[in-house]
Amino acid sequence: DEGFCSASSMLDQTDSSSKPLYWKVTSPTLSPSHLQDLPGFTRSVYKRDHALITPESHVFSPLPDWTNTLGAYLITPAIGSHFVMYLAKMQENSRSGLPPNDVERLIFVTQGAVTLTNASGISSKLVVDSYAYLPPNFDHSLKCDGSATLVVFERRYAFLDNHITEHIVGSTDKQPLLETPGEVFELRKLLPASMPYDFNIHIMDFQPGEFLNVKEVHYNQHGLLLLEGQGIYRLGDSWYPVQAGDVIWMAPFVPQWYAALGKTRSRYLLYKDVNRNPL
Ligand SMILES: NC(=O)N[C@H](N)C(=O)O
Ligand SMILES: [Mn+2]
Repeated sequence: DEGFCSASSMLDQTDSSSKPLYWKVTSPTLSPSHLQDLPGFTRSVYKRDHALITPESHVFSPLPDWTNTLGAYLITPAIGSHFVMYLAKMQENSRSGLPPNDVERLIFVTQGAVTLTNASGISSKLVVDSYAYLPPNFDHSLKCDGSATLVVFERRYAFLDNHITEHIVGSTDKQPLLETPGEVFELRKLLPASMPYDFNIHIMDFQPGEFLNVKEVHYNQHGLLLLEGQGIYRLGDSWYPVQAGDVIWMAPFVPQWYAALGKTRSRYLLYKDVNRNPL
């Protein structure tokens, strides 16, 4: 081979058809082990109105109130958000703790499986791509016999007179495709769009070459996990190459835009606060 650059190794992509769903989230191409020979290098960025938090920057420690579980808080109010977003790595014989009073929780499984049990003893098994919404002050526990990775969102619930949220268990593939007037991406929502819910989780799919038509600037805040694919995320005046496993914080009003590149579908999971008067 008279190769003159390293492009051939970039083309030598692993066949992902035989891999489990979302496998790149926990095994990203530029994982910490790939970067160990480049001391000090990270793609992570922290700015006033956005942050990109890539896997080599994730710092895990025991999660308070959980047993045998390591957590990495990726977005917290210290960054300016009104929610937390964290990864929970549940190990053998692990168990979750409860959120504080009046705090709602959504968990989404990206690897392994967990069993969710409520106060009446009713259990459901959650595998990759399934999720559960736990209303504020809803007694529950998650157990794991093997290993599982969850992405968790929590926020203090913004109560509204005469409205309550329901406990929900579901999976992305069971959610209907929704209309996206003026846009090309495919959209599913994990929670009902009705008034009781003060946030939603959007699952957005882009084919390679597709991009957001709207160069969005809006009052809502976002926490994003790229589940599949690669692309360019514009945040303010910065343009970031991103790939599965990357997490993004977007503060209110940060200009935001995404273009999907690479050879496979991009799919991301996006927290968005909704249904409440910003005043
Ligand atoms: N950055 C985004 O993808 N934003 C979404 N389209 C949204 O705000 O709904
Ligand atoms: Mn947006």
